[in-house]
Amino acid sequence: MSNSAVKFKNVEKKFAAETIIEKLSFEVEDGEFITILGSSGSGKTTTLKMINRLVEPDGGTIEVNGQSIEQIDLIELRRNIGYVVQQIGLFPHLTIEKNIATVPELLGWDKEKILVRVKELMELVKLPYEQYGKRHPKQLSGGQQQRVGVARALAANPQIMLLDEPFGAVDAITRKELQKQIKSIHKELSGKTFLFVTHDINEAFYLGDKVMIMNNGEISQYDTPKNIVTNPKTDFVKELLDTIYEEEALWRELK
Ligand SMILES: Nc1ncnc2c1ncn2[C@@H]1O[C@H](COP(=O)(O)OP(=O)(O)OP(=O)(O)O)[C@@H](O)[C@H]1O
Repeated sequence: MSNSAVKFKNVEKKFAAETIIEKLSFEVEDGEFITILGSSGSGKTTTLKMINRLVEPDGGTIEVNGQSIEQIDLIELRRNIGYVVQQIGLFPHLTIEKNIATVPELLGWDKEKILVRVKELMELVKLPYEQYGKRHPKQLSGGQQQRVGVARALAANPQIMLLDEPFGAVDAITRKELQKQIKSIHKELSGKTFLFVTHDINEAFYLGDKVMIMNNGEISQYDTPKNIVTNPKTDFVKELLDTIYEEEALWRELK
């Protein structure tokens, strides 16, 4: 049996006549935390959305847990895949408790089980139920709302989490805090697979067990942070790493 959580084989995607992704192949193992990094328009979001079928590929195959996604019932597929985006999308008229409970309620869980799950998840994202459960989204900061988004995506206990630039709209200090939290959440929930899209090279290398660097719909390099830094394979990767080294030099100079 395959132990890959996600497997792309020669996946293609066109929008109108334009080929955005051409023959994309990669594998993500069960339990890994993968970050996807690349320039704007390189196809990161499209890649993520093809996994939960928000976007349909034009060629190739995508497998989730060893099964082609075309053969999995769409509701079943999405139930097993949590999805977090930058815009969060919490329901403004519902309390935090109700926002997190949306999917379990749809699945018909009983009230007691839902309450236990909501409390457990709020604990996990460090927003205690007693303090935050009855608040509405607008009574929370952006970073706190983003944590609710993560809790909501985890509610039905999916095996795979897709996170699309989830911390893009928060300040640098909150962002660092959220990065630490998401890393510890992944560790705590051992066995879950995370795919996390980001523009931020520091974030990608801090979070990823492996980093997938995309450029123009292709994988420029896909390896551990250490291997990429010690052995960058393409000019694009070298250029990307240079941006960091230049920043480093600037800060050293200022100190
Ligand atoms: N629904 C769509 N219709 C037409 N073109 C699209 C559509 N969605 C994406 N594209 C195009 O596909 C390319 C890849 O987009 P995608 O959003 O996957 O890139 P990205 O790497 O996530 O970019 P960013 O980092 O800016 O979010 C872009 O050129 C984009 O304009």
